[in-house]
Amino acid sequence: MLGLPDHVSACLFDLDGVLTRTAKVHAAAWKEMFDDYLRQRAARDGSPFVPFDAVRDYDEYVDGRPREDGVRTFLASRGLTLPEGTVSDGPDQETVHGLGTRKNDLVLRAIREQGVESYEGSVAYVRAVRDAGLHRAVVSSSANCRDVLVAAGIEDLFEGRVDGVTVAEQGLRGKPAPDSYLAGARLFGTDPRDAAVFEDALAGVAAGKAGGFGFVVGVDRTGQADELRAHGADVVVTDLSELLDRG
Ligand SMILES: O=P(O)(O)OC[C@H]1O[C@@H](O)[C@H](O)[C@@H](O)[C@@H]1O
Repeated sequence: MLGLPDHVSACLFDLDGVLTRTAKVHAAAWKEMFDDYLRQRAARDGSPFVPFDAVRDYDEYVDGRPREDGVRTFLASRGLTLPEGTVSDGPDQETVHGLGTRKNDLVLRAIREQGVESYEGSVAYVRAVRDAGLHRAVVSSSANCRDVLVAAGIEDLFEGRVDGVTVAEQGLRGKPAPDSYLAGARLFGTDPRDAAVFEDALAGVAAGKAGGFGFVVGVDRTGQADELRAHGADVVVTDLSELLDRG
């Protein structure tokens, strides 16, 4: 009835793009921030401006990773490095944290202005998981995870949360490393082999695979089913409600 192997007793859900319609908000904010920065840098260096690709660059270097990892990984793909700076860096600092702050300001503004919507199919699925007596946690790289869950009105559906704040506080490696999902399984004392991971990001699916999780569900919102499979998804759906239909 949940479309999962019978031995699965805990479900670990990514947030942005799986539970809430916020992956697009993040992708747009990354594009605006990186394009501003790359344009400025190109003008300064006299080099051509090559914009951030909101599909390819986002999926490959940014999606699913903690904020500062996204900054570093994308810049590295262009052969660029910046000083780390510190968490308190403002948006004008030319540092990894400063660029992260610029992007986060854009995300917070968009969330404030547009609100947050959940995916109906995901909410129905999480309710079915709850009714079947399985554990449920959110495992997200986002430091805004709690606020987004509250804004979407779905915080109460989950028994636990591992998010960008947890990752920073506990010094966990971000997705695609499996650390945050393993921490999610530990919340319930569940062996990863008995837990399922639900992910839309290539880095997140790779984290589920690397952690030896019993079942990895790839959620394809953007037409990247083949890449999700290649990164380790056991099954790919376009909406979690499809799993309910599978019985
Ligand atoms: O900047 P935040 O809210 O801490 O989020 C970090 C990352 O969280 C992930 O969930 C998103 O897929 C990324 O796009 C985002 O950059």
